[in-house]
Parts: sequence; C-alpha cells; structure tokens
Amino acid sequence: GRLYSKEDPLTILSSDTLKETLLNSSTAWLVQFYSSWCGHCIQYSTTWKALAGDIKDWEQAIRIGVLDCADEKNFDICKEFGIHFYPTFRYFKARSSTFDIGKAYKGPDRELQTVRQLMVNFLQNHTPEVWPPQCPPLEPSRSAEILSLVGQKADHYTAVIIEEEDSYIGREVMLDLMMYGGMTVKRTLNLDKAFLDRLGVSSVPAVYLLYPNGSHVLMDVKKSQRFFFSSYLKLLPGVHRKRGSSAQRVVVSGSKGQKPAEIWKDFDKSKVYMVDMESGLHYLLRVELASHQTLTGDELKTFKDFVTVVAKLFPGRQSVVKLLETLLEWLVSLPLEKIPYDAILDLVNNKMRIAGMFLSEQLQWVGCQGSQSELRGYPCSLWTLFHTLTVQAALRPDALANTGLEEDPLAVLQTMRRYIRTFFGCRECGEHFEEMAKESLQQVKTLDEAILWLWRKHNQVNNRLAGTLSEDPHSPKSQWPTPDLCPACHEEQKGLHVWNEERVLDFLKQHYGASNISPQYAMGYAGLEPLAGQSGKADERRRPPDQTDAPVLRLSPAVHAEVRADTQPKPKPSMTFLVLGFSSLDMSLCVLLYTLSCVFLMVVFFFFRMRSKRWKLKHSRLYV
Ligand SMILES: Cc1cc2nc3c(=O)[nH]c(=O)nc-3n(C[C@H](O)[C@H](O)[C@H](O)COP(=O)(O)OP(=O)(O)OC[C@H]3O[C@@H](n4cnc5c(N)ncnc54)[C@H](O)[C@@H]3O)c2cc1C
Repeated sequence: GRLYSKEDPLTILSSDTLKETLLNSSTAWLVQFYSSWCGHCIQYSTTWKALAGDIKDWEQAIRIGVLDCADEKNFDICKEFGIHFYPTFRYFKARSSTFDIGKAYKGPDRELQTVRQLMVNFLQNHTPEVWPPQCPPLEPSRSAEILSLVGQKADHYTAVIIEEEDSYIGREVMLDLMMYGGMTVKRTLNLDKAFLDRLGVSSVPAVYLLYPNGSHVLMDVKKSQRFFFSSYLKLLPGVHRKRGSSAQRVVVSGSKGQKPAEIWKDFDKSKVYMVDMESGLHYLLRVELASHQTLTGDELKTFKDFVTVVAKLFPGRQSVVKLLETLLEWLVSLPLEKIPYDAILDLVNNKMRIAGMFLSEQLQWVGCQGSQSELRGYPCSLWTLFHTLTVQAALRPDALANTGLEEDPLAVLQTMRRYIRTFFGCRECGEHFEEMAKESLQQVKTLDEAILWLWRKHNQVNNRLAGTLSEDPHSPKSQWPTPDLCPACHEEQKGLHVWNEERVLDFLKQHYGASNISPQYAMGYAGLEPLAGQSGKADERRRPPDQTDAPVLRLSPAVHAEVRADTQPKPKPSMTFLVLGFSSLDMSLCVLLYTLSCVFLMVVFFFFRMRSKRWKLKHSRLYV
C-alpha cells in the first residue's frame, strides 16, 4: 500500500493535480516528494502525518501535501520538478501566477518542530502582494498599539502573546486560532519594561487577555506552552470555529426525529450525563433498530451481543438495567433464528407491564446538546455510551462472566464495531470506523488498552472532522481531554504536544466511571418527573453560555411525537407483591393457573354429579 491515505490530514497530490493545485493557490504549500519504496520515507511518514495533524488549523495559510514519485503515473512530473532524492521537500508560495518548481528550504534537522518553524519563516517571506488572504499578519505589534486597546470595548476578544524575539509561540498560536471567530491574537516582544510592568508580566511567554466588555487580565495558564495557550483561547465562551472553514465537507445529520430543541440546559462538561446515554439507548432501540423488520443471522447475533454487553456493563438506573436484563434473558431463552423487531419493541415498550422496568421515550440531550438541532445528539451519545462501557469492562472484569464474552478484552470494542457496521445510520462513519478497526484493533490485548484504543480513535475522528459542517461551532472538535479538563494528560517534547497516556487512562476511568455520571435532568420512572434530589430544572430559555445571537434550542414535542408514533403508551407502574419481587406477569400467570384449576375442578365436579344423578335415576326406575 501507499504510505498516505485519504484519512490523513494532508493532501495527496498526483501528476493530474499538482500544477493546478499550486498555481495561483490561496495558500502556501509544503510538498514532500517521496517514494513509497524508500525506507527513510516510510520511517518519516509518521512524523509527516503528525506534522500535518499538528498544523491542520493553519490550512488557510499553508498546507501540506505529498506526492509519490514511485507511482508510475507520477514519473514524468517528478522528473519535471527535478526530484532526484527522496524525500525532497519543496515550499511553494501562495498566489503564484507562473509555474515554478518550488524552493528547497533546509533547517538543521527534519524534526517536526523545526519544520513547523520553517513553515512560519516561509510564510513571513511572502510579500504583501502574494500574502495568503486568510493568513493574519504575523509581525509583532508595538507596545503602544497594545496599550491603546486596553480597556476598549470590542465585539471580540484580543489575546496578546508576550514573548522573546526568537520565540515562535506567538506566531504559532496566531495560526492555530486563524480559523476561529470571536478572537484576534496579537504578539508583542518583551522589550519594553514599563509596558511589562503595566500589564503585570513577570515571565514570558505570557498571554494577556482583553475581553469584549473592556476588562482585561493576565491569563493564568497551567503551562506556558503553545498547546495550552491555543486550547485555552479556543475554549473561551463566544470563541467558535468559523463554520465550513475546512476543505472537507462531511455532514452527519444528527438523527431522524431530531427537531429544534426547546431549552438550553446548563451542564458541567467534566461530567457524563445519564440522560444522554438513556436518550441514545431509546433512539437506538426504538428508532434506529426499528427500521429493521426482522433480525436474523449476523444481525441477530450482533444485536444479542450488543444487548449482552449493555445489560451487563451499563452503569444505569435500575429501571433501565432491568429492561436490558429482561431483554437479554428473553433473547437467550428464545432459540429462534429470526426475530421480528416488533416483538423486541413490545418488550422495550414493556407491553407486559413488568414492574420496575422502564426506558424513557424522551429524546433529551444535555452534555450532547447542540446549538442547532442537527448537531451532536445521537452520535455523541453513542461515543459516550461506548467509552463508558470500555471503562466499566476494565473496572468490573467479572461483569461479563458466563456470557461467552468474559475472556475477551476486545468484547466491547468488537461489539461496538459490529453494531456500527451493521446498524449505525451513518454508513460513511461505519466505513471509516471499520477501516480504523481493521488497521489496529487486533493490537489491543488488555481491557485498559481497549479504553485507550477507543480514546485514540475518537480523537482521530475529531481531528478529521474539525472544521467540517458536522462540527458544532459552540462545541469545537478538539483533541480530548482538553487541558482544562486534564492538565496532567498533556506534555510537550521538543515543541511537540504529546499525551501522557498513563494520566489519560486514569482520567478516562474517572470521567466515564459510574460516580461521575450525573443523574441530573434524567426522567423519573413513573411520571417523567425529575428524580428525587435533583433540581432537574432547565434554565428556562437560556442560550448556550457562549452565545450572543445563536438560535435558542427547542426540544419540540414533535420530536417525541414522531418517535412515539410506533411505540406504545407509557407503561403504568405495576404492583409488587409480598416484597418478594413478584412482577405483574408472575401474578397474571398465577391468576390464570388458579382460574384454570377452578374451571377444571368444577368440570370434574359437574361431570360426576351428572353421572351419579343418571345412575340413581336408572336404578330407581328398575325398582319401580
Ligand atoms: C463510531 C462513530 C464514527 C463516526 N464517524 C464519523 C465520520 O466518519 N464522519 C462524520 O461526520 N461523523 C462521524 N461520527 C459522528 C461524530 O464523531 C460526532 O459524534 C458528531 O459529529 C457529534 O460530535 P460532538 O461534538 O457531539 O462530539 P463527539 O465526537 O460525538 O464526542 C462526544 C463526547 O465525547 C467526549 N470525547 C470527545 N473526544 C473524546 C475522546 N477522544 N475520548 C473520549 N471521549 C471523548 C466529549 O465529552 C464529547 O462531548 C461518528 C460517530 C461515531 C459514534
């Protein structure tokens, strides 16, 4: 295979596309001409992909491409560009109106940080005439200019990076934020002592933040590193990625049945919300799967395994777990090869009125709520559910005992993979996920590795989707957990951001652990009222905290009506008897048996009575 795929955050060029891409391009380019048989190119491909991912947000200023000179169809173009050795790196300026073979720009090494800094230098070498139109000016501002902004009101934040002359952090953060609205980043040098004293800056690099309302403060960032600065600025309320800012335009519509939402619900992003997972399960069981009339063969097996994993591992409320367990028992006890989905729906809707078993029919998103109806919601709840299941599998390794899945560290991931491939409504997502699974799932050997695998792959998806239309501008796709959630998860090595995976694992176990799942807003079993001890009160008509003019969310009754259309009326809670856990089904069976025995005894009684009467009559006639 080739070294790069369309999944990588870079552009794969060929003889057909190279010239037209470079000519009069609105961005500068750095192209690696490589050969897929060259060992060094193979070794270097990981660094190149990491670099492309690292500077993905710069793509309206400078982009990264690759061209494989070992591909027969590229022989001539590589000759024309004078490529003799591999890999060869060429820089191409933006808005170039004539053909040129690019500039070889060399640094002391090919380390990611060095190349990134060379890219910044190359950008700065553009004259104003050919400056990439979307690229912000990268020159430092004078201290007087910055001071003139302090205390002024504006319609955006201004972040001022104060740094040393040879530092790149300011320019890198400016480029990191160039696709974000609501924020302007400037840089200034630490040359003016009076200026630094005025802002209270004692060490550099530092970020001074000017708020839209005129207030200003020296930002307290945990680590003075590029990744921390950029992440903090991107996460400020009101700062959002400009929609459609990426070349990619993949849209995953949230889910059928999602309509505008009604009320913005305040939530804490360090928590997982039970109501998101319950809504996800409701949608999955009553809508997504219900489009399959009958389950048979592989579909049925996938469904059974899914129910097994969820019933055993979901750290949910008792009423939901009971429903899942009952569904599992029922599936296991039925040796059928084919099950009509209506029969499953009857159980999910608790037609038999079994006591204490209930899954709300409300679609309600809290941690997964989007600023528009088609954003977030169901796919977000699926990720949340599966992360929770991988964590539960590691925390409770015996939970899957006697299910046939107990020995397998991949049980949850394989079940997820098969569910996504077989049933998930977004086919393209399923195909992408399948590709990722094929590539590396077999390397997972322990339950902890399974947690980390899913985290890594989710981040890969986040990276691919950042800036596409399926990104909610109020919940930008970032590499997660962000430094505000887990500062210890982030480190920097040679200027490159790296994860501390040990810390990430601890964080994931805590974040998706049962004690971090908030029951807030979850609907009660009997009357859909908030659960005891919870306020459950949505902050009426509030907008997302960072929104100034965004549409108000509405959870329309139509959503519920549509989803409920096929479903049964809400189950009436049944009684339990003698505190022995008899359900109404048990009681109905008892009553039925009791009635049948009575009828049988009465029939026997009347039969013998008639017989004895007839016998008496016969004998009395004889005597007469
Ligand atoms: C298996 C799968 C594949 C998908 N593939 C595609 C696709 O190819 N194209 C497409 O357009 N959409 C795809 N989607 C949908 C997409 O990934 C998002 O779910 C959707 O855009 C909603 O995004 P979100 O902002 O709500 O955050 P999501 O990405 O859905 O994340 C939900 C929550 O999980 C947490 N989280 C984020 N990252 C991580 C992580 N790395 N580890 C653990 N927790 C994390 C955060 O709290 C976040 O709010 C896929 C969804 C799934 C379930």
